[in-house]
Amino acid sequence: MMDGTAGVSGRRVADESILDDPDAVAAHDPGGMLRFTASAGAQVRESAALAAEANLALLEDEGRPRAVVIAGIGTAGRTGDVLATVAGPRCPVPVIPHRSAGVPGWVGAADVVIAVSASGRSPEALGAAEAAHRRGARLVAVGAPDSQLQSVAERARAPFIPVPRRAPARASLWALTVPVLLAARTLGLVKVNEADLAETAARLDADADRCRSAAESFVNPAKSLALGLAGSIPIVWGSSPLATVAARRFGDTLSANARYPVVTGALGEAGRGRVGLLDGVFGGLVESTRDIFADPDEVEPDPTRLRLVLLRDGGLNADEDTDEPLAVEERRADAVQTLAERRGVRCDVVTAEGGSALERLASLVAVPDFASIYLALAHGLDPMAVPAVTEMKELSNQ
Ligand SMILES: O=P(O)(O)OC[C@H]1O[C@@H](O)[C@@H](O)[C@@H](O)[C@@H]1O
Repeated sequence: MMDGTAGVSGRRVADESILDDPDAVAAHDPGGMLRFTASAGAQVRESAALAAEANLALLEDEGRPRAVVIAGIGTAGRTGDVLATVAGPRCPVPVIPHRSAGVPGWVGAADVVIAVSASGRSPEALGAAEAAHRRGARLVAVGAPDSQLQSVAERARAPFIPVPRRAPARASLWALTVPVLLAARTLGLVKVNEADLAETAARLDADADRCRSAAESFVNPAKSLALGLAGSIPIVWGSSPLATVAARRFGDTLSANARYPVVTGALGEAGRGRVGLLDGVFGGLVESTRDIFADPDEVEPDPTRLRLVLLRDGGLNADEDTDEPLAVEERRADAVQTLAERRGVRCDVVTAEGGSALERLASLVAVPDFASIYLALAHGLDPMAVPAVTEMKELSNQ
């Protein structure tokens, strides 16, 4: 272990042995991020039940909205991206994730605002809920019971789905996402049915089992993904809009849990720009940066390299669900794997499985979620406590 500035401590070089030592894992994860992450399937089931108890039928009365705005920040904001991608390009109304306080200027009585906040007190979600009420838009709120957000929803006589707050927001993605999807289903925007929810929950359970801390690195896909990424700069690209949501999610968890810098995005977009990273000093130029006149006895530290994680979505019903034909996405994913190989950049591939969009998304999120935690643990970092986020809040008075 080493101490950095301002009391930050950890190991600069990842220590693989921590991951296969249950006592060391428990010691580095005192808050239980692994346990919370393993509850993803249970979160789906519990949130579906909570949404069923809420009076979502209130939303139906005025029929199909002009637009739906999902307001929230951080993980709560990601739920809007999930809804947009599960609704797909054929969704009859615009689905707009909104991450700043308030709502866009055009929002009015014809629209629906879904305000999401795990704590029930982010200024972004609260501001949006209040603005929606003022402007006469239909409102749904999702967040901690007995929170400020619940009060705003009650004042607006809007449905509120109380999501118990047991873990940090980023370990509650599924608990927050399911109510958003079910509110959108009530509005006729997505076709998520009970079987989709049950299969998604079952897949999250199965992946949590494969990624459990008692499963050793050589059989544990999350531990091996984490160890592959250790010491690298990860680039995470998604082959489809759905896979891109999962890629951005991996960016959230790699940054927050493991504190790794990471580049994320859509492969289609990256192919026209960021793929150039593979040519750079962390990519194809890695070896050439070695000084040929250097003393051969002096051991140079291993250079930092890029490591590509490709999230591939060979969607079963891709022709209906995505913007581009599956064949184009597949060709592009094959191409970037070839390119990475040519530049000497290692590439991990996670391939989506499952019948529904939601289950496919779950299959691309689960293993990376665990990998971000194992990467933190291998560096001796507590994946739960993020001093910089806390200090940032204090410094900016939020
Ligand atoms: O979901 P709420 O509570 O509004 O928090 C929104 C975001 O706040 C930030 O400070 C972080 O803690 C994020 O992990 C979280 O997603």
